[in-house]
Amino acid sequence: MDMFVVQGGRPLRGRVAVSGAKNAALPIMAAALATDGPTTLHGVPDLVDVRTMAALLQTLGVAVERAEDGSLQLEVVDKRPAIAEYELVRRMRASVCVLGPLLGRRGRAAVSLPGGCNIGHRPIDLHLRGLEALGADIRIERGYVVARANRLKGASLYLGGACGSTVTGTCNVMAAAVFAKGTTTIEAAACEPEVEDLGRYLNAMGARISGLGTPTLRIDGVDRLEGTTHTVIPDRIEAATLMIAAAMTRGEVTLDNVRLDHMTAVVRKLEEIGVKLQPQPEGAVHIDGTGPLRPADCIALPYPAIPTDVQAQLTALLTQAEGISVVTDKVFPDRFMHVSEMARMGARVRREGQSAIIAGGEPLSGASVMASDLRASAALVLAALAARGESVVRRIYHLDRGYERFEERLRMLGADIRRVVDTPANVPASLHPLSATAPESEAA
Ligand SMILES: CC(=O)N[C@H]1[C@@H](OP(=O)(O)OP(=O)(O)OC[C@H]2O[C@@H](n3ccc(=O)[nH]c3=O)[C@H](O)[C@@H]2O)O[C@H](CO)[C@@H](O)[C@@H]1O
Ligand SMILES: C=C(OP(=O)(O)O)C(=O)O
Repeated sequence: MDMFVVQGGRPLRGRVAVSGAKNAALPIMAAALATDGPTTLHGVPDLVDVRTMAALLQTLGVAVERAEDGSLQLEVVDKRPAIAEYELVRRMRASVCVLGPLLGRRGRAAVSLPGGCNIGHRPIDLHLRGLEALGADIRIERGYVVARANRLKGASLYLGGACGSTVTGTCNVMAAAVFAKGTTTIEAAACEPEVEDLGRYLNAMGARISGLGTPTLRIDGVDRLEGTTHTVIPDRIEAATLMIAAAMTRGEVTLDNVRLDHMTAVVRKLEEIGVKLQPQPEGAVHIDGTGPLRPADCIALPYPAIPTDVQAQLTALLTQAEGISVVTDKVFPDRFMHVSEMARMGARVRREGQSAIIAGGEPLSGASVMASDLRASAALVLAALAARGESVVRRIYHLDRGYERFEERLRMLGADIRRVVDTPANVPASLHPLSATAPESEAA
């Protein structure tokens, strides 16, 4: 297992490009199951979840190849397999996105109940209810969703749940409904840009979906979809993570390939906190994090509000803003595993219900911390970059699921971060409590 060793306290400076969005690329890759024609995808990041999706699609009869120009080529070569095995599906949530396209195109699917980040209760009842409304027969057998339908039928359905709509659920139902006979209307559809991007890809293949990006989708069913070429949108979560990294280290960074219009709530919140963002030509943005940071209250809600996937990073940032901040997560109210790890670095933060209460302004000090999920890992790396002294961030396999060459790109910005094997010998001597170079001794 790998870990990061980080020497904190260096302001990030320079320019890097944001990758294509993981959470758009994965359902789009899955939807390549819905056509017999070839799909070419540009902007698919090279990260563990994408490799897992490629491996899963291969078991489902799709040839997947990374071309020399970096594009991903997908083509169905065998339409018979319809079983998405536990071994691959358990590794990430987005695997469940094969269910809708398989059912719509092949009329049957057996998909293991999905895994994904351990960030709270993650049922798929809304996905299943939506597919049932289209006429699918659905059973849970030995941990698998077993779905069958001769021909799906258009219907009016409602995808709202207790915490808003469902992102992957909307992807699943939309990708199945493109083949349903007649018209489907989805109310309370997720409006996230990643869902819209999937819809654009399906429409480019010949689907007839309108209302993308709004809570009401209308889908007129078609008999077949053609192959197409599509460019995945930039990753708004990675962009936000890098913006916060610049601010936490009091640095100045320019990011390329940013869709600021996909991240208005995050941008406004960062400005309220004191980070200066200046749009530049051709999708670039300059981030100036050298000014004073102010406390703020943040609430993670479905799009267009602050995304839950940026909640942990904002929590890290606000530990550096003098005063009291409250960060609330209404999408995944239990997504606070990073809080106790940040406290190990000296952050004055505690969890209260669905919120983290932060008494910010204390400098963080290097420590050994453990990542619990994807965005918590990113937040801990950001905290380590800002801390005095060295830190070790363990279990970074979580981070590798969703960030492409994260430490290399941080190094391009001047960060001192190394990937090493997690062995006692690789833990810096300064992290031993009695070490002469431990931060407290330095201060003394
Ligand atoms: C691969 C991917 O795109 N993952 C994202 C997707 O996850 P995912 O699609 O799993 O998240 P959902 O939008 O489905 O979940 C939102 C809320 O709805 C609840 N719910 C969901 C489905 C369901 O059938 N029943 C139900 O009650 C969930 O428990 C949660 O409280 O959206 C989340 C919310 O923006 C992000 O954090 C994830 O990064
Ligand atoms: C939670 C995430 O991913 P997943 O839904 O795959 O667990 C994420 O991307 O932050």
